[in-house]
Amino acid sequence: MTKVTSNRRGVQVEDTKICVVMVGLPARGKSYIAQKAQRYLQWLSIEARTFNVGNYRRNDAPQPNAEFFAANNPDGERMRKAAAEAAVADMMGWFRTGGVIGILDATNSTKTRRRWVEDILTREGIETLYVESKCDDEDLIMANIRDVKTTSPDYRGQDPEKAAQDFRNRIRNYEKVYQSVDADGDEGDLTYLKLMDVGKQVIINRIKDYLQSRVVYYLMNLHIRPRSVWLSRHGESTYNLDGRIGGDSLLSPRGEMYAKKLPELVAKSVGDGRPLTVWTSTLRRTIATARHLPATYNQLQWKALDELDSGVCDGYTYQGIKDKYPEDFAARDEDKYNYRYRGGESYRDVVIRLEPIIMELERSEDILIVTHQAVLRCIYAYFMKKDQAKSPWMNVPLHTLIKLTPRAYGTDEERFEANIPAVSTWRGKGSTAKHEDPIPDVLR
Ligand SMILES: Nc1ncnc2c1ncn2[C@@H]1O[C@H](COP(=O)(O)OP(=O)(O)OP(=O)(O)O)[C@@H](O)[C@H]1O
Repeated sequence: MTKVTSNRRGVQVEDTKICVVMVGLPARGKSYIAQKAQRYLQWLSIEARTFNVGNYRRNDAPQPNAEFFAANNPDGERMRKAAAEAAVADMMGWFRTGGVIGILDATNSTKTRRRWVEDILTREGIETLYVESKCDDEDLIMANIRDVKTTSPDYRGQDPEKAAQDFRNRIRNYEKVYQSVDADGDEGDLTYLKLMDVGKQVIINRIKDYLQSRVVYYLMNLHIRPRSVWLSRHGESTYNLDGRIGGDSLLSPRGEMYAKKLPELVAKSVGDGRPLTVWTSTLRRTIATARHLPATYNQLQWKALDELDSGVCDGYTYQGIKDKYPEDFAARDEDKYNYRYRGGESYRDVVIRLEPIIMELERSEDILIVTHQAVLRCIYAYFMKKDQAKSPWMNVPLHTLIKLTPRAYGTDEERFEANIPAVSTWRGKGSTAKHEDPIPDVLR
């Protein structure tokens, strides 16, 4: 049974520790899945870390050719086993220091290897969740190889076509010994998720608890079709002009100009005229900002996209908050991510309520989100891997469209400025300025 305890921030956490053991032939997206899961969990403040056996193997064999991976190559076999042992030893050490979800990123392609890992984990009371990625689409595999493998450190400085061919041969060597998780045979007792053809078909077996089911649900929603996510704050509002936070104000005249210009800015950024789905919050300033977008764009309002609730401080300026609630003002500057406004929310709270938004974003294709400063910071932090100490201080200028394009191991960013002046709503630590400027270069 899972025990529920409180961590040092008073947040209720399960006492469960899980090792996600990746399974699959090379170029099946294991590292992609591992780094997505790690980011998602870290964003939710769950201690998660990936241990990539290939990185350990590179210490002894930095640029091996396909022969190194042949089953009948004893030197290769010995070095690969040593790399797996070193990765597992480091992971166990990390679990002992408070790690919650460790991800073992390796092929783990035989039953013997999986039982070896399982025995070590079971001895230390750590649950095992196998995640197998199966895919026989030769075109997709070759695309994956060209996308990420030819630029891997294994092939640094080598001809990309030769590298691709060698990697294909490496896969052939693994294919000779590869055993898929044996659902109907002697692996039927394992806890696993099998993702077939990038989630077209999914098999789930013996999921035990809430944390496992969250990881499984997240992984089931991933896809790799090309797409982008556009983020924009609402146009400048009358509250922005006054330097007041919260509220449900309408747009200033310059905010209205931004709303009118947004369709052109979006069209320029999207390029090929494909339709987007637009998500706004339920507050008037985001709905007004999105109202001139083409009628062919589906629009949806999400309560979860409403601005961080500033509780008793709603409608105040920063100077007003400092005058009335000086201790709160100082406490927020001290730890902006965790500080919760009296009767309101913290950034941490906002992240929790944004989880369904992230889940839906992962399932979706092209989406434009028109939302608020704090909410945008949280969504941006998820895609761009920004840490919690920094993301609440990030500068997100008004009247700017941000385009994020997820790639295999990261996210590309482009910014499109409307060139319509607006006040700055960015505030530095300790400041009560109504409109602070200049903003430090690092935040621009
Ligand atoms: N479920 C999936 N099935 C097939 N390909 C996927 C899947 N998920 C992601 N990909 C694609 O896989 C590529 C990344 O491959 P990745 O490096 O993750 O493979 P790997 O299985 O970790 O290989 P290796 O065993 O060599 O480390 C990306 O191009 C990504 O789009």
